[in-house]
Amino acid sequence: MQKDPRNQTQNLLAARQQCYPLPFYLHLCRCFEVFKVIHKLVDSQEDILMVATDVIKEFAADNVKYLELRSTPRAEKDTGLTKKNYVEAVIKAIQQCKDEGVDIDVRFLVAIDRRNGTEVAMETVKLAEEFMLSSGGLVVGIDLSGDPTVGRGRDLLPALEKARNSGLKLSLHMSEVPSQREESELLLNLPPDRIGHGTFLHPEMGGSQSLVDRVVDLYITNLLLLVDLGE
Ligand SMILES: CNc1ncnc2c1ncn2[C@@H]1O[C@H](COP(=O)(O)O)[C@@H](O)[C@H]1O
Repeated sequence: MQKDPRNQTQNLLAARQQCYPLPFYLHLCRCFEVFKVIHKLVDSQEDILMVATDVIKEFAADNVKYLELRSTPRAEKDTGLTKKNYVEAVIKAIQQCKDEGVDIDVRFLVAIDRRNGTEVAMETVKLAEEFMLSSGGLVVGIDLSGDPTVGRGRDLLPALEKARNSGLKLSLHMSEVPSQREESELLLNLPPDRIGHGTFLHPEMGGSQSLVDRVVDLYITNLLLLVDLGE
């Protein structure tokens, strides 16, 4: 009988959920509270390996052929998890799935949580650079994420620029809440290779036509390049 790839993670969460009940429906601001709960539930290198493996197999079961996983390296004193172990666990999950013949091509974006500021962002980029070189091409970029109402994109620019200069791709969550026009301008200047959400870039949502035009410019140009290359 085929094992449901979701079972391991679901069983673990069900067992530990007795201490941390999870609500079903979440507003944006509440989902960041839930992420904190999930971080308490999933806090060892074994947990990260298990969850990453289940996620990969779940996408493969849905017939996805190319997947970019994003996740924020965390250290947990109680279990001895380090940020380096964390990245290693995700890479191990990708490699093991490949070795088992799971039919999906997976890459990893090491995530910066914007709430942690400039210094941590820089450390994360250094970690990603190290793994970009040692993971045989599995680590391909940086993701900028985290509660959009906390921290300033401006403070993270040096880390993001460093990442881009060393060849890491940039996937940036931006304009997820209103009134971030200036930050969105700065981030679009980098420019990002992918945009996460971007809900409030549109003028009707408090953004501006020039922001929308720049996004269209970025991605239509990419698309034309792809077409030119016959991809
Ligand atoms: C809803 N829109 C969103 N906007 C921004 N960041 C988000 C997000 N959804 C998730 N995250 C980011 O992903 C983390 C959880 O996964 P990892 O611990 O990294 O694997 C959250 O803590 C947040 O930083």
